Amino acid sequence: LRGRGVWRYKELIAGKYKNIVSINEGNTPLIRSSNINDNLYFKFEGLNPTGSFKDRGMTVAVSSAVSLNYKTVIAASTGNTAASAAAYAARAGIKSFIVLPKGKVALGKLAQSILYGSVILEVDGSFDVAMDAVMRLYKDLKVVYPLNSFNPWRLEGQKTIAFEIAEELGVPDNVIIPVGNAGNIYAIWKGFNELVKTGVINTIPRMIGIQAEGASPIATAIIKGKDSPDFVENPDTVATAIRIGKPVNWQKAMKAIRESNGTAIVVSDSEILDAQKTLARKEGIGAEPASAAALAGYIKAINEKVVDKDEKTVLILTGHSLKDPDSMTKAEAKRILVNPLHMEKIILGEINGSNS
Ligand SMILES: Cc1ncc(COP(=O)(O)O)c(/C=C/C(=O)C(=O)O)c1O
Repeated sequence: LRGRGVWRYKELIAGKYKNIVSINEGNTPLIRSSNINDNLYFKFEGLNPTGSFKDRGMTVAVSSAVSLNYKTVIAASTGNTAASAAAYAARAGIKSFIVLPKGKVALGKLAQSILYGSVILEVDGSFDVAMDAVMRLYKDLKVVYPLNSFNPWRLEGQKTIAFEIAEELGVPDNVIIPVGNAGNIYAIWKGFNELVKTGVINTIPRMIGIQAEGASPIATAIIKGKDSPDFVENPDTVATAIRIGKPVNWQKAMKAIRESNGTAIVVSDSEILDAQKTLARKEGIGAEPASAAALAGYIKAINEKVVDKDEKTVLILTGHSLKDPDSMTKAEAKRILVNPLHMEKIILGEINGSNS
């Protein structure tokens, strides 16, 4: 486990672990932009074992559950926490329950949860209804270990994103992160702060949180200079991963943003889908909508002079595009039914732009 990845930083991860449950998570590529801006980097968390950053926290939280002899874990999820919990529970040989907002989970994530063998409990309502149910159950049913990001071990794993960025790039001026339940922005801020405390680095980046227009309780509170967010009763956005109205980690996220002299930006669904296409068609990187929100936020931040293009900025691309195939098919594309014997004319027409 010493090689690369989350457990490379074992000494910096709080807690004692009799057993480590790992699928070689972490050690994701930091990809430099080739066509948008030389000072822009993408930390592609979509290349984790189940295709999102959640694996970093899950390896630690499930290792903790197993070390404490739990045989059952549970998580409410918009999809990626579920897929990750299912995979790590399967790896550990323990049972997993996931609680999902019925009909609101991207196909790829639901498919993963089924494949990995979780018991899937679907509730009518938003993710927040599922989250409330898990918080309540956690108090009543002590045999079940809760995996949501109020579980500190999740954040201990996710903070390694900061360690890898610092090792490879040093300290960027800005880190831009899509925010839902708001654990990840805090975890990454925590990671940079711990490196300052141990003298490895002497500054931290500005933490910039991005939320979707229909689900932006934290961003709205930051922009309005309020101490606490107004929760959103019926959150709605095409970026279903961050379709969260009552983020459990809102205090932590607001602390990370404010103490890093950062900010928060709200982006629309169309800006998110445009950014998803730009990432794919300019950089060759396929990310799900919630992740593309980071690029939508970057573009807005540059236009509004919140970030300068000469500043070194890292976008955390939190999930792979395969998670949400429906979002991909929304993109316009040229699909031409051809007679296989007569493709030359079509191809030459496309090249010369002379096709009608
Ligand atoms: C792709 C993607 N991008 C960003 C976020 C937001 O991270 P947090 O602000 O730490 O919640 C999520 C979160 C997903 C869940 O909360 C879940 O899976 O239940 C995500 O899947």
